[in-house]
Amino acid sequence: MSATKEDLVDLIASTPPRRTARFGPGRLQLVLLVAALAVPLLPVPGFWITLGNYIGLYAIVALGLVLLTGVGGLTSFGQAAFVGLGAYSSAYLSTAAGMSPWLGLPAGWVVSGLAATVIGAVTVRLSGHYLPLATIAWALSLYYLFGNLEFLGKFDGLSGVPPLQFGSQELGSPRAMYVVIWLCLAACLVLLMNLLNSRPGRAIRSLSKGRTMPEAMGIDTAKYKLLVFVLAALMASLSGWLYAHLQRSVSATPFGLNMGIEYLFMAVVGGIGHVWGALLGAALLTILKSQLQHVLPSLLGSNGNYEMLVFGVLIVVLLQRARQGLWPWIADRWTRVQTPDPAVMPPAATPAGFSKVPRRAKPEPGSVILSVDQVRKQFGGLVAINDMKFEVHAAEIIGLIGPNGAGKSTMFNLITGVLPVSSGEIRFAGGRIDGLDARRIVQRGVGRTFQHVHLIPHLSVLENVAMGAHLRGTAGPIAAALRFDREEEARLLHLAAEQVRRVGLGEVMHTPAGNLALGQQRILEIARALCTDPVLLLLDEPAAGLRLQEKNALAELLRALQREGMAVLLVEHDMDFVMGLADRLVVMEFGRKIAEGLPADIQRDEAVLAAYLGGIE
Ligand SMILES: Nc1ncnc2c1ncn2[C@@H]1O[C@H](COP(=O)(O)OP(=O)(O)OP(=O)(O)O)[C@@H](O)[C@H]1O
Repeated sequence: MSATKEDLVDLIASTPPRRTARFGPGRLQLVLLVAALAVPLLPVPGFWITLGNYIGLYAIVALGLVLLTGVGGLTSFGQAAFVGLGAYSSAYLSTAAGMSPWLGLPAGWVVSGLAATVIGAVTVRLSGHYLPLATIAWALSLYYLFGNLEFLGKFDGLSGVPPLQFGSQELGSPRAMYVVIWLCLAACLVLLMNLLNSRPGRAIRSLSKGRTMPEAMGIDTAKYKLLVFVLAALMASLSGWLYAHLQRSVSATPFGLNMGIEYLFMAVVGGIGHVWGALLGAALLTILKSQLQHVLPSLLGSNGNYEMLVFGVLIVVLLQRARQGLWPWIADRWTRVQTPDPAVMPPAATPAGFSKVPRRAKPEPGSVILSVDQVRKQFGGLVAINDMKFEVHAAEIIGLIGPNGAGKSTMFNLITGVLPVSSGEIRFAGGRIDGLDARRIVQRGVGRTFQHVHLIPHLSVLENVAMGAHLRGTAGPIAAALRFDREEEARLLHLAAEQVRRVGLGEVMHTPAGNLALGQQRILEIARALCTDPVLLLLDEPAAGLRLQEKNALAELLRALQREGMAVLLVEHDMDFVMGLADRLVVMEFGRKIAEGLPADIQRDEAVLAAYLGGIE
C-alpha cells in the first residue's frame, strides 16, 4: 500500500468526523441490512456468498475501530491481534478440549477482554503518536506469540476446527455461516448505535476533546478510554470466533500487523466516525481487492500482487477527494431529505408521570460558598498566582478582572481542579477542594465554561449540552446498548433541552455546535455548565463575541440564576458588562489581588487605574 502508517495517523488526527451526531438507524440502512440478510435465500453464486462472509467479518472489526478510533480518538493498528485471540481461543478449546464451539465465544471474550484490559491500562494513557506506535508493538508481540506457541501449532496453526451447530443442524456451509455472521454484524450495529446515542455514548464522544472538558463535566476519561478499548477488542474477538468456525482452521498469518492496517483502512475509507461507514468500507475494499486479484493478472499477463499497488493508489486518491470517507459523503446527500433523528430529540412536552432530574438545594443567600485562602501557583520560576485571598457568597455575582496575564484563568483552573495549587487552601461549601480532581469538584456543585470553547463541533447543540448532565444519570454501557436507559435518557435530554431554551438557543437546538457563531458557542457552554446543577458557576469571558442585545440577554440570564440562589464568578474583559452586572469585583495583577470592592469604588481605585494603564472608562 502506498500510504504509510504515519499518513494514516495524521489523517485520523486531522479530520474529525463531520457528521457523527446522528447514529440512528435510517430506514434505507435497515432495508439494505435486511436485504443483505436475505442474500443466501437467493440463487447467488458461492463466490459472492464467501465474499459476503468476509465483508461481514471485517465489518465487525471495523465497527470496533469506529468506536475506538473514530469516536473515541484512539488510533489502533492492533485489532487483528484481538481477532486472533478470539479465533485461537475457540479453535483450541473445540479441538484440543473438545468443547462446544458455542462456548468458544465467551471463552474468547474472556481472553480478549482480559488481554485488552491489561494492554489498554498501559497503552490508552499514551497520547499523540505514541499510542498507535504502542498498538503496533503489542500487535507484533501477539502475532509472534501465536506463531511460536507449541500448543497453538506454531505457524502451521490449528486445523480440524468443528463447525457451529444449531440443534442437529450443522452450520458448516458458507451460506449457513453467512446468516450467522450477518446476524452478529446486525446485532453489533444496533447495540453500538444504541450505545452512542446515550449518556455513556456522549462520554465516549467527548474523549476526542482531551481531558479537561470531559472531566469538568464529571466524565471519568480514563475509565471510558479503557471501556472503548475493551469493547473494540470484544468485537474483534467475535469476528475471530466466527472466522475460526467458518474457515475451520486457524493460523497466525491473518492476525498480523498488515491485517491490522487493512482494518483501519476499511474504517477510514468508509468514514472513521460513522457506524455504517464500517460496513461500507469493509464491503468496498473487500470487493475491490478480490476483483483486482482476478482482473489484473489477465490484463498484465503475469501473476503478482499488483492489486495491492492499484489498491494503495485508489485509497490515496479517495482520501484526498473525500478525506472523511465515503459514508458522510453519501449521508450528507441522503439526510437532506430526512427529519432529525428521534434518538437525539428531546420530548416535545413533559410526558405525564415524567419525573424530572432532581436538583441540588441552594445554600442560604449570603453564606460563604467559596473561600480562596493564601493560594499560590508556580509554573517553574513563574509565580502565576501569588497568595490570592477572596470569598464568594451564595447568590452573589463576583467579577474577577485584571489585565492580560494577571492570572484569572489560572485561578479558575485551580478552583476547578484542572491544576493543583502550590500552596494555600480552597474551600467550597465548607469542605476543602484543593487536592480534589476536577470530577469531584463538579460533583460538589462547581460548574464552569472555558476561555477557549471546548465543544464537539459536529454534535448538535442539544447533545453538547447533554454532556453536562453526565453526573445526573447512572446508565452504564450495557443498559445503554440494550436500551434499558430510555427513561433516564429522555429525562437527561429533557433537562438539556430546558437549559438550551433557558439560555436562548432553543431555535438552534439541533444545529451542529460548530455552525454557531463564537458568541453563541460561549452561551452553549453556559447551558452545558447549568446541566451539571451548579451552586457556583465559573464563567470565563462569557460576553466575548456577543452583540449588545445578546449581552443584555446574558446579563438577564445571570441575574435570574442569582435570584435562584446561584453564585457566579466571572472573568470578563468587557468592563461595561461586568460593571453593570457584578455585585463585587476582585482585581488581579501579576497574580496578586490589588483591589476588591463595589464596582463604583473599583472604577475610582488608583491601583486599578494604574494597572489598566489609562483607566477603565
Ligand atoms: N500551564 C502553564 N504553564 C506555564 N505558565 C502558565 C501556564 N498557564 C498560565 N501560565 C502563565 O501564568 C500567567 C497567568 O496566565 P493566565 O492565563 O491565568 O492569565 P489571564 O489573566 O487569564 O490572562 P488573559 O486575560 O489574557 O486570559 C501568564 O504569565 C501565563 O503565561
